[in-house]
Amino acid sequence: MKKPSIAMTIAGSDSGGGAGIQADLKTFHQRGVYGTSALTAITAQNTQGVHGVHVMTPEFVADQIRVVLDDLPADAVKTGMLANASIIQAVGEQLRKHQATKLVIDPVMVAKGGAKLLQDEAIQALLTQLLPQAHIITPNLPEAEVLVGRTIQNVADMKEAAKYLHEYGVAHVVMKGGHMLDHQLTDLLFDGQYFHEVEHERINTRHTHGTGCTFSACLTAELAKGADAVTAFHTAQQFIVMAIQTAPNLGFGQGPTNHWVQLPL
Ligand SMILES: Nc1ncnc2c1ncn2[C@@H]1O[C@H](COP(=O)(O)OP(=O)(O)OP(=O)(O)O)[C@@H](O)[C@H]1O
Ligand SMILES: Cc1ncc(COP(=O)(O)O)c(N)n1
Repeated sequence: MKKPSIAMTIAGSDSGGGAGIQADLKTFHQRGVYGTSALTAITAQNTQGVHGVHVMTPEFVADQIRVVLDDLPADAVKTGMLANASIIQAVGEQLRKHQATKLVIDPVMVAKGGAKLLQDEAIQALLTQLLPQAHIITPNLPEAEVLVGRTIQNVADMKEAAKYLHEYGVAHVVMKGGHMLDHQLTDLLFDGQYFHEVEHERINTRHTHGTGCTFSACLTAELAKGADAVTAFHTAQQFIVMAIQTAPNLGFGQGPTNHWVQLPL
């Protein structure tokens, strides 16, 4: 067998399997890369919500990253739920030590059901400790509003917010429009010079649990295989739309998307 590319996820466990580490590993596998992981927290979660959270110590998060990267160097790394500032600091230190490149930050803050997955005091740590070394950050609109401290109501606001986040040193900003109120959704990528926009129709469904995790995992998998950021963005965008369209209709709440989407590798 030809050696596969390796993608690593540093995130929380979603016991329901639709978001978090589980969504990331399923998506990595489906996109043909070998997935590794470091857990930041365990949630007791299903499609109806988060019923409990058990956060790892920063030392143990650092241990997982260290032993994995010492043995299985990642071609790309993504972060999801990071829980608190001490974990962010530990993650930043380990990734710098291992000179991890192609880092994708999905700044997960709140679950769709409303549960908090990142402490408020940790926002500054995310901006100053992870953004300068990141290749791509992928906020949804509420996350972008918190990160820039302004409301975002339209595509012009999204572009301003993307420029603001780019100033922190991240190479590309992907702003996801899943939370727009319109019938038409816009996702965009800013590379410091140009904006790349994708407009698509909102799919009317309750099965959107883990859309952000699945999208950023696909993006990370494509980077691991050597795609440039713009190509990876377009593939991830196509992947998530197909995953929502063909969701397996599981659970009594907001169900997972279809991680078995077939797209050329
Ligand atoms: N109802 C929908 N119809 C079509 N595309 C959608 C829909 N909801 C989300 N998307 C797409 O899914 C991707 C993820 O966007 P979204 O804004 O939902 O992320 P998110 O809020 O971080 O997800 P989550 O918090 O559930 O992990 C984007 O490409 C967005 O356009
Ligand atoms: C462990 C973990 N990570 C991320 C999410 C965000 O996903 P969503 O916003 O769809 O609930 C989640 N619910 N759980």
